[in-house]
Amino acid sequence: MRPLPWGQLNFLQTTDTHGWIAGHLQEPQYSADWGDYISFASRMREKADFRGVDLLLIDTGDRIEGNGIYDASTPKGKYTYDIFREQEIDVITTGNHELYQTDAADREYEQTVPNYKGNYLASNLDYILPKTGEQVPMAQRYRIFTTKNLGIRVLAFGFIFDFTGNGNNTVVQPVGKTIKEKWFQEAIREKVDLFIVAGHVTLPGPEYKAIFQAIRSQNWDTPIQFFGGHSHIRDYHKYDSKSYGLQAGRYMETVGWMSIDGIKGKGKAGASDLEPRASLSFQRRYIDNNLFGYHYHTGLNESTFPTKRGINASAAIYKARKALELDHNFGCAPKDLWMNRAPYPSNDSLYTWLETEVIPEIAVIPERKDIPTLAIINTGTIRFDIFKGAFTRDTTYIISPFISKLVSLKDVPYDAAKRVEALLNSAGQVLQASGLQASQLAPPEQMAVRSNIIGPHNPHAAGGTQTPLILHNDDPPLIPGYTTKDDAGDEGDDTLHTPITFYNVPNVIQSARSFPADADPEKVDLVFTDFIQPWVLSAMQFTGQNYTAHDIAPYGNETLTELMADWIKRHWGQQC
Ligand SMILES: Nc1ccn([C@@H]2O[C@H](COP(=O)(O)O)[C@@H](O)[C@H]2O)c(=O)n1
Repeated sequence: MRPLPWGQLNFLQTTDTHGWIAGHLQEPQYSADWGDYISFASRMREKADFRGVDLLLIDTGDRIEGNGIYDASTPKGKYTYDIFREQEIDVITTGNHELYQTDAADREYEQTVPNYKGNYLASNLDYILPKTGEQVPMAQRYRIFTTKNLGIRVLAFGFIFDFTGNGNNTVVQPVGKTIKEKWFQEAIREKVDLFIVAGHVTLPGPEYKAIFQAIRSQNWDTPIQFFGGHSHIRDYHKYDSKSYGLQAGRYMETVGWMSIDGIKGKGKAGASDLEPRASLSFQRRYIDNNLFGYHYHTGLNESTFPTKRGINASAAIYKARKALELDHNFGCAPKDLWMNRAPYPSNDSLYTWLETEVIPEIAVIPERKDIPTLAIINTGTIRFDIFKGAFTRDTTYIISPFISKLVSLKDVPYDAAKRVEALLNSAGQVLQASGLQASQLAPPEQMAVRSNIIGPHNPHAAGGTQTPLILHNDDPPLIPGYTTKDDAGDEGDDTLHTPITFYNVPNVIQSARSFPADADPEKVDLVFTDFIQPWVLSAMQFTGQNYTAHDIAPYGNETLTELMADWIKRHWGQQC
């Protein structure tokens, strides 16, 4: 373990938690739950007070979709909003997942925004009031506040990236337009000690570059602390010597830690001015979300660590999981199936399993069962690995929380249909001409990781015999986990791990079914998930086939997630 470096102003960040408030039940290294995180934050606040420094909490969105405790209830999130709000968060923003479905955006506006009144920021996001149709800010555009112990004057913004897939009750204004608005131009002229830009935005992306330049154009040396999200990775980015960004991974695996020293604050009310330190310095850590680490970082133990509020939240999580029967076993996975830890195609690839075993059986409707069919799904529709053992109700939402259904273009020329998979996988520029990013079809982790990373102990790696990072012979062996390299080097993880292999996967995979044995068919049904409809139409157009949304017909009534769960019930026994 590596200790956390403290500064004058310190932060804990969560992002892309996607409903994993119960922690990871199958992975001990990420097994702390939201209640434990509440206790951790509270104990760290006590430590900050004792040291006379400040601690702020940040969350940058995508709190929902991706775990049974949110997705399995009706309405979705029946239990999660009340549990989540038990954590005090100083700056909180919206992710794209809060906006895909209109009911989720309604709940965000009606529950999360008031739960975090004053702290919920929406610099470039509006909501359409359902009764009047009036377009109003989702929450306040920014906030100015002074920190409790050192009196540091902070101005915080809350952004979302230039997202276009939102439902029709929200409006995401492009960042480039927002930063020209009067209120933003006035805000960046405020005299503050620090700007915080929190958002569901990747750190090196064009949105944060534009915001950085806008703030710098008015404040040549005020420190700026960015907090990012969306790409599901641990990341730290340098904008200039006084501006850095932190991103705390995904799925409650990581809690981000940031500390800044050398800020020219005013000091506590009544106290003399804060002595500016010699120079400004920024430090970051990525905390593995488990109790062992929480005890280590707080210097407490099993009996002294938990707070009443944390214990109550953990109890509420347990009760909600019971009420939703999330441990109900649908079948036993015979082995681990990996999204990115095994190459595609291979026997251990989750995508190979889907392509060869599952999709040919589930992408069928009785009235078209004998028609030659090409079925395409995007790899991003799968969100997590499947571990050997019980595949529960919870797991169904963990691997794919979306409510996407299958749709089809019927009787399309095979010569055109057979080109779609390759176009979606490799013709990014062709699709970009229609304003579509092919990379959005793949898992978000792949946004940042552009080539395979081969770790040690990997049966698929050439040689497969690299030595793990053992420091001394008598040290316990390290376990596989994050080995982050970022703009500050490779010292960021609070826990040392051996690296995990990451293989890139294609944007889409395809299964063929009911093809004649002797010759190519003349026509086929092209079946795909409704989410990828714009990409498929655009690829078809490129082949010279001008289909439109009117030509698309539903292909069955169940969601892809339900179809996969049915397959598992039929094929995997109950003997784990
Ligand atoms: N109905 C949907 C919605 C999204 N996806 C995939 O998820 C990606 C976005 O994930 P984040 O957690 O980073 O927001 C998106 O790019 C798609 O790949 C999907 O498959 N179906």
